[in-house]
Amino acid sequence: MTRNLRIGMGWDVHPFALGRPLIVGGVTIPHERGLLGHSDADVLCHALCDALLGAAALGDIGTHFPDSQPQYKDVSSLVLLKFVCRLIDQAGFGIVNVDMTVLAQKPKIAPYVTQMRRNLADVLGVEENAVSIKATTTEGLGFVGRVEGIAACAIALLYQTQGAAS
Ligand SMILES: Nc1ccn([C@@H]2O[C@H](COP(=O)(O)O)[C@@H](O)[C@H]2O)c(=O)n1
Ligand SMILES: C[C@@]1(CO)OP(=O)(O)OP(=O)(O)OC[C@H]1O
Repeated sequence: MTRNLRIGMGWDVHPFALGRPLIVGGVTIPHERGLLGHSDADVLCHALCDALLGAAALGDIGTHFPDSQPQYKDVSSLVLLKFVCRLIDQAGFGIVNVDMTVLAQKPKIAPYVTQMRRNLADVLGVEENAVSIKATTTEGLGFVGRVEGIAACAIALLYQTQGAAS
């Protein structure tokens, strides 16, 4: 069977701030600071949203969820991700797999990866083995290395479902 495949990438950064929970991949990680944003600032979910939207050529997260809209204030990014999944489904695409990297000097992400993959697979409606999450420091270099924030990048592979518009 030949599948019409589409690839997309996403990238996001949020700064650390006091008095905020640290939420990454839908997991609240105990830490002295969280990430600042209009939403819950889940940097991993945002990168994934953009990868999915990019693969379907449907714009980006800010187009669909403007930070000028009070309805997205502190919203769970899992909710935004669910909405993005509906958009790509309506556009005639299904998910083959997604792969992500969290760039964080601190905290350690590895202990939370299993739960993150579970959360994201659940929202995407795919098996956990179609969701890969990795983490790296930047060896002390740059804004990540100075622990000023966390970055994430994601890549998504989509297939065109039967009867989808070109
Ligand atoms: N925030 C992070 C960063 C890294 N890890 C894990 O440590 C491994 C080594 O990271 P380096 O940046 O030193 O290469 C990495 O492969 C991850 O498994 C992590 O859990 N959280
Ligand atoms: C998600 C949105 C909307 O609440 O706000 P932020 O949490 O600031 O995140 P960003 O990565 O800047 O993406 C788009 C925004 O419109």
